[in-house]
Amino acid sequence: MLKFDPNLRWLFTELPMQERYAAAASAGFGGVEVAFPYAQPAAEMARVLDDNGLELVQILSPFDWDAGERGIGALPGRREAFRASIRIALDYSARVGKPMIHVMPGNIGPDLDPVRCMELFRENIAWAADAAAEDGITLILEPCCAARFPDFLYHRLDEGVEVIRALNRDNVKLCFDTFHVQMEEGAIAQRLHQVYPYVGHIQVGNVPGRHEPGTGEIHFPYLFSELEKLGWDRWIGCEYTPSGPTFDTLGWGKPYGIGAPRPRSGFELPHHSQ
Ligand SMILES: O=C(O)[C@@H](O)C(=O)CO
Ligand SMILES: [Mg+2]
Repeated sequence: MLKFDPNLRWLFTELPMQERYAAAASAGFGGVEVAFPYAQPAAEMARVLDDNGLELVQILSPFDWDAGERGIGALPGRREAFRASIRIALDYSARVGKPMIHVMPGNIGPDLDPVRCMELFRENIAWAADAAAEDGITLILEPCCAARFPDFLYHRLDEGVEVIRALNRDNVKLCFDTFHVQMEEGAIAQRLHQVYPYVGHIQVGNVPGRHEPGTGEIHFPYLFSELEKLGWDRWIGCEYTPSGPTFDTLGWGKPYGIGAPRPRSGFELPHHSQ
């Protein structure tokens, strides 16, 4: 059966961060993704995961999102900062069950040469992959659509595949995020088959609105049946903005054991606010 994990930056945001883990577990999820978990000491995170029977599936290597950065992996002059960020991510990952690490390249402003930035990204990822291999950790590359990150180094799957092929490291994989693929390329099922050997993670979000399966133009029952036929047995991240309170929007997950927990006496569903 396909297995799904919510990204806690997107789902269960009605609740304070610390309550989202239990909410995810109560909805039947066995894993979660947390973009930047670093404020929480790794030992404490490991305990929260353990208490809730959850696996941490993916994290990002750190950078200053709030300052507008979208990674630093391809930015000239940031090599030492990049290496430091990878060391932090690897150390954290190793202590919380070795989630995959998504390494983002960054925005390539008009003053930067995109070709040189791509070369630099490859060099940096090669270094990071070798460091990650020592701990048995996988790095994830995710081309993101121009609608979300207009200046991002790469937007299309093939650009990610090219990096992965050039590096030829077993622990560098592609994230196939349905939202980005639909926005940028379309023909999702065909694209999935074409790049499948390189895919290490899948994320789902619909178009338009980046909401849950069942809301938009992507027909997820078909895509999920294709994944089943392919034998996909890794995680599928839920990275969408629920179109209503999170628990009320999990209907799509019923065939996979996901949904709002049945209220028991003495158990109250968390209060949701939009
Ligand atoms: O698709 C996305 O936006 C993410 O997977 C991400 O990690 C960067 O926001
Ligand atoms: Mg994504």
